[in-house]
Amino acid sequence: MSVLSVDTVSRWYGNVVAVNDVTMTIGPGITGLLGPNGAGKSTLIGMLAGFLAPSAGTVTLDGGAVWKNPEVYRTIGLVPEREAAYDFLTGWQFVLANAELHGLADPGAAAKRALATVEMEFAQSRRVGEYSKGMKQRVKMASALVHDPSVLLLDEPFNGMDPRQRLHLMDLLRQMGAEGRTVLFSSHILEEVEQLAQQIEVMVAGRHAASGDYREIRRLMTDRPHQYVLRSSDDRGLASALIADGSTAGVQLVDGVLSVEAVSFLRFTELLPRVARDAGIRLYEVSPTDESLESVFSYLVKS
Ligand SMILES: Nc1ncnc2c1ncn2[C@@H]1O[C@H](COP(=O)(O)OP(=O)(O)OP(=O)(O)O)[C@@H](O)[C@H]1O
Repeated sequence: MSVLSVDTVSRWYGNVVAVNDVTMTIGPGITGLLGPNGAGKSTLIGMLAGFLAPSAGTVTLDGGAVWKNPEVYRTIGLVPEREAAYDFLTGWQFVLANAELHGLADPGAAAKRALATVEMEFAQSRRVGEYSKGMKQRVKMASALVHDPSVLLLDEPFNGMDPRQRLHLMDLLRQMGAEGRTVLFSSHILEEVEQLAQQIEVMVAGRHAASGDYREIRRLMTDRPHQYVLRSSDDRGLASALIADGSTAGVQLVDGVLSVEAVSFLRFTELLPRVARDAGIRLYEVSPTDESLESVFSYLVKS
């Protein structure tokens, strides 16, 4: 059982604060690290893996520092986001080289086992440069698993995978989690994280914005104020009826466009048809104006 602890960790590059005062604990099972592009996920993963030094704070694995501590590399496997750079090697050579770097007693047997785990034996004699994106992802996974680590860190592992490869990787990660390994993967897609992770950590603009299981994170994301533009048979009448009801905040009719800020998504979806019906008004259009992932995430940061 391995536990990673991130304690008041920050990391900056010159003036850019990539990770800002983050504290979290990552235990056995699958954790999803969710956040939009540029949120600091890769930087955090680099520090968890011992590849990047925190500018402030500490990352520890079962109490031992991760940075400048080669002992912990025996326990951690990292699947980085960038594509494998050793295109001239075959899949077999690439995975074997990693087994040798780890100083394993039988590197050949370890490489064989790791390639079998990701079902890549069929392509192991081909050069990595000739692989599809999904195959590159799998061979990187084999190389991260070659020393049978109890911690597996994966940076955007589903990028570029087709649906079948995606399901296969999900099964593999589930199996690793069920074996009691500590698995953390990053993604900017909520649905992907929901399907797989028992625990979700959300990062936005370098900060740790939320933490919980998928139900909690879903609730935080749907239960925030939503902005809508409405079109109806009587916008003015609808605006008055909504204001009179008092369950919405910020009803505005500007230049003939009716916009409403709903405090609770669920309440608003029940309220609007009722208010319109009672006032004898037909609804033509209800469009959310702020559904981008960034706006959802920035709401989480503010709350
Ligand atoms: N080596 C670097 N030098 C300068 N700035 C960097 C460096 N690496 C990352 N950054 C900056 O730090 C911030 C966080 O980047 P990071 O790659 O960790 O985010 P991310 O959540 O993984 O995003 P993505 O999914 O796009 O990779 C960004 O503003 C990025 O431009």
